[in-house]
Amino acid sequence: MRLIVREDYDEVSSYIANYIKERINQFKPTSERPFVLGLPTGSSPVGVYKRMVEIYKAGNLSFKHVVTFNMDEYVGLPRDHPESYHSFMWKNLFMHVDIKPENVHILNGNAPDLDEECKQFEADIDSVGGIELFLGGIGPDGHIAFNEPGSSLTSRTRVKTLAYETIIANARFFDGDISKVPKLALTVGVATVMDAREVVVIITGAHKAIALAKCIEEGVNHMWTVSAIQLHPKGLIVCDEDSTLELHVKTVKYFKSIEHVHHSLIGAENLSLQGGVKQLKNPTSPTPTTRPKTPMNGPYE
Ligand SMILES: N[C@@H]1[C@@H](O)[C@H](O)[C@@H](COP(=O)(O)O)O[C@@H]1O
Repeated sequence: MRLIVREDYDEVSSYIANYIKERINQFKPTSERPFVLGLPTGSSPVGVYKRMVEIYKAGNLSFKHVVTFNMDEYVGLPRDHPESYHSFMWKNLFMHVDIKPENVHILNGNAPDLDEECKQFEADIDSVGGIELFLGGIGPDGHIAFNEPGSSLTSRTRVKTLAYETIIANARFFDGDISKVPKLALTVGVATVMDAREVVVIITGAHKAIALAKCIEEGVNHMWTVSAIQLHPKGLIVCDEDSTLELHVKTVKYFKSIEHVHHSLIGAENLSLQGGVKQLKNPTSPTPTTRPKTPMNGPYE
């Protein structure tokens, strides 16, 4: 697993948007072989989506052959409610880019048979060959998608009761009124996310510092479901300085030094992807003196 630390929310957003752009462009998607992208909602990805729209408008990214699957949706909230995840995704990303509406998959929280809806969602993911890159955010209690503490790490798409903490956290989107927040949601499972060939998680803000520490410095644990990323062969967490408050200084230095060494390996030509790492004064690992002859794209775990 890699941890990339950036100064603040804006730098984290730019890093991830560039990262996804590079991944899609390297993949060279076609209609027969589309790039399958898993996406989150919440305040964490808003900056990423804004930046992706800018990259699209500058002509450096197309969504023509991108198929998306969203992580979750509230149950019982009308699809056109301003706080439905359906509305969120169209408002923040889809309506601004060239994605084909038929390539967008968002769970229907008003389906007559919710279990069937979840089963079909998993089948739809399978039918396009699985997810290439799943982008996720987390709640302050370390949940990924709506996989609240105690969710099975082998869980799949299903109906989920929301934790009281999540209902309180999400009341900010419903005039601060807890009674307006739906209490049920449809969500992909931890295993659905971890089945993706690559998982990228955004973590920003001091209120998520404990979750980040639990995720990185402690074991895989169903009480902090994002910690399942430790078992993923290609996991990446991009966080801001504030969210590292509960990490050991040694942990942060270690991951920064890995990034520093990685940069010296890939060379300056690939630095656009990295969003400009700051030179470390005292990297804890030695910088290699020779550069490999073969160009390296990385990232390497
Ligand atoms: N289901 C969503 C999660 O997918 C999201 O990661 C989380 C964090 O939201 P925010 O990014 O606003 O902190 O909120 C909700 O619980």
